[in-house]
Amino acid sequence: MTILKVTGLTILDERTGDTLVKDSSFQLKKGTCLAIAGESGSGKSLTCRALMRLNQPGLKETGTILFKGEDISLFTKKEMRKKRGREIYMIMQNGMTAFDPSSVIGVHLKQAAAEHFDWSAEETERKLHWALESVLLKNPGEVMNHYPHQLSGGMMQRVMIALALVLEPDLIIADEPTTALDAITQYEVMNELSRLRERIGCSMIFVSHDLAMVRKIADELLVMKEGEIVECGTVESVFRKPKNDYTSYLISTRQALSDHFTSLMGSREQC
Ligand SMILES: Nc1ncnc2c1ncn2[C@@H]1O[C@H](COP(=O)(O)OP(=O)(O)OP(=O)(O)O)[C@@H](O)[C@H]1O
Repeated sequence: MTILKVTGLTILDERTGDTLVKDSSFQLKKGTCLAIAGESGSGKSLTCRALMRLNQPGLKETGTILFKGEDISLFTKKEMRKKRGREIYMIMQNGMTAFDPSSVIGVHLKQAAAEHFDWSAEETERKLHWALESVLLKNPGEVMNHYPHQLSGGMMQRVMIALALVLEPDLIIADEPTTALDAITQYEVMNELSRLRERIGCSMIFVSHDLAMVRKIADELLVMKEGEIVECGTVESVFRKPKNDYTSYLISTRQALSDHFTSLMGSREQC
């Protein structure tokens, strides 16, 4: 079953007339993970934000986005707000920007739960504690009493993953969720994302520059360059036989980094 079908998505900057995303078509099967890779400015985030209907008004979008068979442009603002979080959930590069800095984490998490469920205060508290512990955040009560800036980047990403465990969305869009983290924390957060997929069986769009991570988590890979999709296929087929020169370049630069790492560390890190 197809959970998401994007046809001819084009995003224009109305002010300058520039085409930022051009005639983009792709789909996502239920329960699978599609990675979107590509250089900075290639249109990955604009594409993700279009799926949430979160692009700024100055950007004109054409094309169709069907989510669970329904055209998202036909939802009212209220309907779309209800879908965000509960059905389509976004994990951003920097978890800090997702939260209002003036409220403690617990307030955000409880508000998000209350938006979608009629749970009692005790039930909400119990579920949030369970979810925070599940992503290896010790002392959930303490975490909930912290302000966003008091938590590290890795902890904030875990909080975002914990909330997804509670909301159980159908589709998670993870837009470079580990870019702002150090290598060890990146690895840990990736593990939590993989576990999240296994637990709630959600579909995922995973945006990353890191092809090693893409290979670890994704089933299909789509490569964007200058607003256009230049390659699309299963991760294994794209790695084995990239059709586009730009994809070959991305894979070879990743391989060069990996070889350099191997020569320095003496270990075998495979891209
Ligand atoms: N609100 C906006 N108004 C005008 N142009 C925009 C807007 N947001 C993004 N752009 C431009 O659209 C292009 C694609 O941006 P986008 O953020 O989607 O890139 P990206 O592939 O996600 O890059 P990165 O990997 O650096 O996050 C860029 O040239 C960017 O400057």
